[in-house]
Amino acid sequence: MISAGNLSRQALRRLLRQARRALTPTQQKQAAKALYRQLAQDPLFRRSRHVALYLPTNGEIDPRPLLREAQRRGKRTYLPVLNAWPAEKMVFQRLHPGEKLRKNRFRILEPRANPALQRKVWALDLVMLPLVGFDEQGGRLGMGAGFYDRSLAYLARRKQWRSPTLLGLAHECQKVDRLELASWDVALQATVTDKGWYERR
Ligand SMILES: Nc1nc2c(c(=O)[nH]1)N(C=O)[C@@H](CNc1ccc(C(=O)N[C@@H](CCC(=O)O)C(=O)O)cc1)CN2
Ligand SMILES: Nc1ncnc2c1ncn2[C@@H]1O[C@H](COP(=O)(O)OP(=O)(O)OP(=O)(O)O)[C@@H](O)[C@H]1O
Repeated sequence: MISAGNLSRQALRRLLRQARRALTPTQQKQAAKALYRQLAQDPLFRRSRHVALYLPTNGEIDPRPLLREAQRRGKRTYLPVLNAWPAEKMVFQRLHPGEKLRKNRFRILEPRANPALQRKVWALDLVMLPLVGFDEQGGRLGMGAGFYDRSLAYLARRKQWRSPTLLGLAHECQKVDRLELASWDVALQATVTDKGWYERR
């Protein structure tokens, strides 16, 4: 496991992104399958009707088998969509099976923005987040742009509130002994990897 030690957030991010990108296509496929097996029959996934996922980039663990399964079970699925303006805003938009996607400014596929299909974060049941690094205390290190933190900021003020459940998805190699949480960081209930669950105690 990587020790955060006295690495800066930026140095840690670089190290973890390298580890993630070093995985071969075969390892990526196996990890995606293993992640699917960790989650598909879990009550948390089974009972969630409105589920947000992401399309993988840069070696992130691939949740597309889960996305297909969610759609097969008739769940409503959502993807993060970046606003044209203000540029730092991210929303969650309904994705229909087979819908055509286009690349955003980070070359990540997303649906064309349509406010009528967007859903407020608090009205989602389960948000599965991509991440660069995680720890066992619900800590999450993202790409460093703060999109998820900003869209989930309201949760920090409502710690006891039920929804949505925030679940990090990661490769086992993204685990860090301890992440320093910034004041704006929103804690995850758990992170699931290809190897297992890490629940916040
Ligand atoms: N799969 C996935 N989708 C996501 C996120 C994510 O982390 N993963 N995001 C979570 O926030 C948002 C996008 N955030 C991002 C923030 C920074 C960079 C970034 O710096 N990317 C490249 C440069 C790529 C380019 O310009 O072509 C880089 O890392 O150098 C990418 C995405 C919304 N969608
Ligand atoms: N709730 C917030 N309000 C305003 N700015 C915020 C908020 N959350 C994060 N930010 C800004 O976003 C920047 C990036 O934050 P951080 O490094 O924690 O991102 P991250 O969690 O790694 O990335 P992401 O959430 O995009 O996956 C911070 O420097 C901060 O200024």
